[in-house]
Amino acid sequence: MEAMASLKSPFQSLPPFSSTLRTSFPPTRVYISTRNPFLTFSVRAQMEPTEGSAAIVSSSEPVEEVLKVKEWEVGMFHNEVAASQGIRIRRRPPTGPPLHYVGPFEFRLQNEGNTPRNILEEIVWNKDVEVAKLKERKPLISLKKALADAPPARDFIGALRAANERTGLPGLIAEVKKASPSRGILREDFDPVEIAQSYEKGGAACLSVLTDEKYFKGSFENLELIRKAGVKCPLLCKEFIIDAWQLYYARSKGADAVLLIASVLPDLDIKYMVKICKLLGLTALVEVHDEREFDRVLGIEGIELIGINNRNLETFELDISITKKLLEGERRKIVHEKNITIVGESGLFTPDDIAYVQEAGVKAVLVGESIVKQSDPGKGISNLFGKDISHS
Ligand SMILES: O=C(O)c1ccccc1NCC(=O)[C@H](O)[C@H](O)COP(=O)(O)O
Repeated sequence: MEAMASLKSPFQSLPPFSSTLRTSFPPTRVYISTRNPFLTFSVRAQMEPTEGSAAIVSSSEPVEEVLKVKEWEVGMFHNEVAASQGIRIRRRPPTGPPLHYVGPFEFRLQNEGNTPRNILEEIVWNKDVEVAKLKERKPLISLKKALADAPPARDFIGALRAANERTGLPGLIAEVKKASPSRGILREDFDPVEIAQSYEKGGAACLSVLTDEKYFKGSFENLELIRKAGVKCPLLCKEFIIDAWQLYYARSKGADAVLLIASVLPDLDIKYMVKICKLLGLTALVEVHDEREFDRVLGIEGIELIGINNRNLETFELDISITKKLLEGERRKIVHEKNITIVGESGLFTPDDIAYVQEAGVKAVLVGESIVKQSDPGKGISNLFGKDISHS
């Protein structure tokens, strides 16, 4: 408890457990979200009041905010909250399919409730297990030193804007990706540092490094290796973030930005994760795929970078007109007024594709397959943009 309290600064500005909540609900009725460390922390504070916790619970959050937290904690479970926001991706049930025995045979009865419905849900359910194990090995407090030792975070959005101004083209986030569920292995001779250096030489503004091992054959080691090799481009940790602990972990490994996927995370999670990102110096790239997700995200304060993914992560369907459709009318106006940088993501292969999404209003693009597959990924960038965008 005291150890956690010493990590106070990231938590202190987060909404507290109100004193009403503390007195009116016995701990047993509180929904403890292990994905939200501040909630877990608040609950612990309620059970073991100490000086540290007292510092955290005093706050002047508006009543609506406190009520939202209350609703979140006591009224609805994650999947219900998510479904009410149009989120189809469910969180993993605590137990897998139940075991049944018939004579010497053992089998599991699978049904809709205990089996992932699509690849994104499967990835998220696996991530849940993976993160729970990692958190046990490296609790938040043990990341404190690594966080202090991490190289300073670099300005991700600044790098994209500077590239856009320098070239007149969308700033490029070039993806270091060995494989993906939709495309299988993209590159057999995969050397992450060589690819990253080639991208940087070819004019990439930032890099996106896949860290998921099971589905993308990536790793946090790749992220660290690239950073330690002296690559200057800011790095996006391309992960499936479902737990705020992952933000601390990503930063401790040298990430400058992280991905938050709106089809996976309810509004309140996005809101608090964005706050934690700011405290850690991380840029949050919040990804959307349809109008509803876009509207939800546009309504959350403090978001500066939004990615429009042309790929439906549940079906793998690709359609670059999604970017155009989402940036029409009122939404484009809001984006402009709020000075949000939009990133066009996925399925971009040619200079015409780049011109199409630029015309739609993006100031940056995130590209993987079309450049990572080239024998010289840096040259792949020139082919993608139809011209040399390197600094030389
Ligand atoms: O690409 C997949 O198969 C995939 C499956 C499930 C979740 C995410 C997935 N991809 C992430 C991405 O959207 C891309 O890596 C990224 O936008 C680059 O796309 P591309 O240029 O088409 O490689």
